[in-house]
Formats: sequence, C-alpha cells, structure tokens
Amino acid sequence: MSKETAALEAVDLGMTYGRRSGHVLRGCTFRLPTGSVCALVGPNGAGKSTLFAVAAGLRRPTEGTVRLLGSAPGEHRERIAYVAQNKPLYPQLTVADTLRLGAELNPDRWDQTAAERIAYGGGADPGAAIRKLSGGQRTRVALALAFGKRPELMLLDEPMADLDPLARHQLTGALMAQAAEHGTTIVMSSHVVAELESCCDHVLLLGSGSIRLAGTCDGILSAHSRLTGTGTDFAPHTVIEERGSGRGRTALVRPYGEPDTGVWAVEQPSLEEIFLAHLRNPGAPALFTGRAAPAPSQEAAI
Ligand SMILES: Nc1ncnc2c1ncn2[C@@H]1O[C@H](COP(=O)(O)OP(=O)(O)OP(=O)(O)O)[C@@H](O)[C@H]1O
Repeated sequence: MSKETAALEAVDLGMTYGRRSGHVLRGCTFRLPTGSVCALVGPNGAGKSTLFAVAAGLRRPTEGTVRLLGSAPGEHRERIAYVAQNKPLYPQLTVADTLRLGAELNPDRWDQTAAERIAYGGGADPGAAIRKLSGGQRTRVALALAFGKRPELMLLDEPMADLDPLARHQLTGALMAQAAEHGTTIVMSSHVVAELESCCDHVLLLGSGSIRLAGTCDGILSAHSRLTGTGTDFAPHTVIEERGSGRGRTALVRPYGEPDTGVWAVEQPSLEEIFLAHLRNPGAPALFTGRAAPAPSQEAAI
C-alpha cells in the first residue's frame, strides 16, 4: 500500500434511510491517514453509527463513495474490524467458543493471546455463555474479536460505553499499544471527549450528518483561540461563537494573523469547547486541517 493511501476516505458521501427520510449523511468528504487514532464525535443522531455502517459495507450510501485502505467497503473484510454499537455476538456460544470461531474465521491472522487478554482481562469465565455476561463483559468479548483479527483498520462504535473506569483505562491502553506496535488505524466514536483527547491524534466532528471539523487534534487546537476583551470588532478573525457585550466580550475564533494582544486576552480553548461551539453554531464554516483535506482546492482547508 502506498504511503498516500488513506485508511478511510469519503468523497461527497450521502445517505438516507429510504426515499421518504431526509439525509442522515450529506456531502461528507474527508480523508484519514493510515496509522491515525481518530475520534468520531457528534451529538446523538449526528450519523456516527451510519457512517460506520456505510464504511463497514453494511449499508450502501445513497451518494458518493467511501474507501477503506484504498478499497471499496466489504472488499477486504479480513483487514478491517468493525465493532457495532450493540456489540452483536451469538448468545448461545460460550466466550471460549466465540474466540474459537474468531480463529476459524481469520485463520491467517488470528492472535489468540491478544484476544484472550481482552476477553478475560475483566475476569470473565471462558465457559460462560455470552447471554449470561454483563454488558461490559460482552463488550470485552466483542473487542477481543477485533483485537484477535490483528486488523489494519478498526472501526469501533462507542467501544467504551458499557465499561467501568478501570476497564476503560485498560482498553484505552490496549488500543494505544495496538496502534503503536502494529500501526493499526483506529476510528472510535464516543461522547466522552475528555477521554478521547488523551488517546486520539485525529478527530472527525459530525453535526447533522455533515463534517464540521476534520484533521489532527493539534491542528484543530492551533487553529482556534478564545479572545476576551473590550474591542469593538473581532475582524479580521473568523468568529465561530461570540458571547457577552460591552466590557466582557468573548469569542471563539479562527485567528487570521496574530490577534492584537493590546485589545484581546488570547487563550487556548479545549477541544471540547471547540466542538461545542461548532455544534451550537451550525453556520460556522467547516475546517479540514493537514491531510484531512480531501483536495487541495477545498476552500476551508488550511
Ligand atoms: N435503520 C434506520 N432506519 C431509519 N432511520 C435510522 C436508522 N438508523 C438510524 N436512523 C436515523 O439516522 C440518524 C442518525 O443515526 P445514527 O445512529 O447514525 O446517529 P449517531 O450519531 O450514531 O447517534 P448516537 O450518538 O445516538 O448513537 C438518526 O436520526 C436516526 O434516527
């Protein structure tokens, strides 16, 4: 695979669930470099699970294209692991049988040690039936199947949602190790932005089915500032969100050049502040940083 091949790339991707429903995804265009650990963030109903399902080849897009590791969805299932939000497993199988099935389905790639470390790390009994496991234990088994495949790309839809804080910490470490040791690209959705900030180097923010922010966390952070002061006008900076009036005006902006520190106190907003400001202000322009930009001509690219 060439260095330029994106792990995940969408061009004008659109999706509706039937002719009468509106667009769940619309005009989504982005690229995610291989080796990235990417947070897919957005409010309930933004289209995160739909984007995963389309990328995994379970749903056909209504418009546009998506490519994974340079191929169409479903073309190289052995190289991709997808863990859906509801973590589907066979309820009648035991944990050990489930891992055996994983090994049989992935004969050339299966890593039993990696799978067992995840599945049994929470103390689950290998002989326990899946239907008798707790939500968190089921999640561990679903993630164990993903790790056991030793995939090149992991698509994880809210992988931590059912896990206790200790398990979240352990699994975050396992994901980081997977990315660092094997160069695996990981895309995971979550609503806990602080948790994602500590482990992700890329982000995709979806709002109402459209890409609002895409790129490296560092690039997105450095593209935004919080200005507070008594100036009359935030121009020439691009204002994402403005609050207050008179003596206490503050705005989250994309600075155009260095802000005038004689007029404005300049602070670095957190990623969470940046996300919330964009979601509260759907008219704010999208931003693609670095190689997230799908084409050099993309107007919003920096
Ligand atoms: N099978 C379906 N049929 C019809 N509409 C659907 C279907 N699945 C999802 N939708 C709709 O698509 C939109 C996006 O849903 P999706 O599950 O992709 O969002 P999400 O960002 O993953 O949300 P959450 O954070 O709540 O999991 C929602 O309005 C939802 O009602």
